[in-house]
Amino acid sequence: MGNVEDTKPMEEQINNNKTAFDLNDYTIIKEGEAEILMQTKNEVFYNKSQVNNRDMSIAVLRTFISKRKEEHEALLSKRMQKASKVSESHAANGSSNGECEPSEVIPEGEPCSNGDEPEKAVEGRAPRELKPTRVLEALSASGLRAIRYAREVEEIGQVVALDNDKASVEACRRNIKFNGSVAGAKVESNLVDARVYMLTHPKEFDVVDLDPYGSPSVFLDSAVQSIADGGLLMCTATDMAVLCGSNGEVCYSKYGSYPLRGKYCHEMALRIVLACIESHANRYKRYIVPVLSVQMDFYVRVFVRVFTSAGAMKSTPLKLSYVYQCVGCDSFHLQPIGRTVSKNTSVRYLPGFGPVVPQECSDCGKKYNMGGPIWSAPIHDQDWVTSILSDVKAMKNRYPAFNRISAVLTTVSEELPDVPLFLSLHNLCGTLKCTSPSAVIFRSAVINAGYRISGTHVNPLGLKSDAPMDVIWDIMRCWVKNHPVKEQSSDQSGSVILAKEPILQANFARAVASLSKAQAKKVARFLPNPERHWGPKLRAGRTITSKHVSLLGADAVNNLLNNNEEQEAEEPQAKRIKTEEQTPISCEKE
Ligand SMILES: C[S@@+](CC[C@H](N)C(=O)[O-])C[C@H]1O[C@@H](n2cnc3c(N)ncnc32)[C@H](O)[C@@H]1O
Ligand SMILES: [Zn+2]
Repeated sequence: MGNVEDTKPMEEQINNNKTAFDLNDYTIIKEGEAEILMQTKNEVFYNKSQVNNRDMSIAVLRTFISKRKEEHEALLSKRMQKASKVSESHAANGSSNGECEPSEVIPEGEPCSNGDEPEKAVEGRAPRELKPTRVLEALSASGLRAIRYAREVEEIGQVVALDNDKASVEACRRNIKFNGSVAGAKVESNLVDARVYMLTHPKEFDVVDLDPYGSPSVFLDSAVQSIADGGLLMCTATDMAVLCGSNGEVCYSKYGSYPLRGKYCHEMALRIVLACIESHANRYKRYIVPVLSVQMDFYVRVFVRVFTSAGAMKSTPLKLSYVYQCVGCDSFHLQPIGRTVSKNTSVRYLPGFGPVVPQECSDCGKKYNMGGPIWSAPIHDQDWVTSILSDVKAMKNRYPAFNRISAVLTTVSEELPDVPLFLSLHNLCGTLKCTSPSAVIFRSAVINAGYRISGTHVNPLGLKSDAPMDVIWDIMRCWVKNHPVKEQSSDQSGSVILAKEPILQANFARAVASLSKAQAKKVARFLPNPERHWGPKLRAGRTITSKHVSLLGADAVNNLLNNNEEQEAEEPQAKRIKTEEQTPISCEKE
């Protein structure tokens, strides 16, 4: 934290700007290149631990800007080539059929922007210059994030910061002035309901950032309409207890999906948010392409591009699935919502075949819970992840949270892209009541059986694999043969599983690929929290009551209530919540 004494030039600047406020009433908080004034009364929301979120967003923004440029150049050169071919063949009337490639970014006003009735492209039309990126920070509070974007991401044109809270907008305007000429020229702050603003500014922003208290659900419908074609939606959800199944029905009412309380619940949370954004986008003939989806600290943050195409939208049911999870052994199976049948050049879109599971679990005989629908297509674009990670490494000093975000990106870069959710070795062993093989031994057995396996950024103990559940249980049966367990009652899921003979004979010999590249090179993949009370905060000015359980989760609230006195002594207005590393909300089975 800065202090008033060492900011003389800034003080002068404020005086020059004739801004009437007394610096003694404020603490100066520095993050990245932004400095914000926090009133000692702390009426405006600020959470230090969201530095990871802001750093990650800056990294993605930088990559978005460079990819947007590349795509625009590629589009121009494609058009030039087409135009020169046309002139070469003297085919003056050989105009384009106006079809858009799904991955093409169509600059504002270009053909196909509505995706419904592609306009005819006009050959030889002067290419439009790519306008500087415009960002909407829809829920800006102090303006810290908006100011960081403007000051740190060189090629940003404008950042519009919104808030419906007067004190926040006043703070934001004060902070814009306090941050000098670049912030002053680029950041604009408005007192408005973000939903109204986004609805009245359709397809105007290249980037829309949603960073709400708790759930983003009420902002999604307007946000997907405010994004330009090919633009980026960056969206946080901190209501992890809801998304992870503490109140499944609340999750359903907010997001339209049922969560399951498995070890993979944090990844499921990401996939529920993605499915929800896709559903809002579809209402406007739009669809999403996720570029990065992370669960960090106490929230999820997704980065998705939004495109318009009525045709591409037909594929949405192929990207969504229900999840069946056994109540006894935690085996899980995905039920895709849709499928396609191709005949010659035509493709038919049909409902998925189901059910993919019998009434009783084929491993242990218990019933299934059904959750979802979730986004079951890839949640990251690995090409983007590689670019983001290498940009971050190249600008290490410009990211206060470098260690954390590079660790997360490294782990993300090694995830199997096409395997939704993950297994927990601890859970498997818990079901069988056996000792656990090391992750290397287990991974080796899966690889030796001919399947792929990787870690997940969501949980240091999680394992993603394309091996079917019966193969996984066969591997565990073979393990138990060499590491016997005590006899258990015959109706236990573990006993039922172990009563069957394995079909596959597992080979536990160490496989070369049993360690990921980062593991082999001892590159950090998971880091502990940097300090105590690294967690979510409530709405500015609120005190904590048991009503917040649904927002923060029972554990987090209990922790907070237990630590309240101690915290009050340390920081009178700070309402931070202690969380466990990587597993802030308990997602144990009922
Ligand atoms: C979690 S804070 C944002 C934090 C900020 N993005 C940051 O990085 O520090 C959420 C903000 O959204 C504002 N807000 C809530 N509902 C809103 C609405 N409908 N329109 C505009 N702002 C809203 C709140 O006043 C609050 O300042
Ligand atoms: Zn089962």
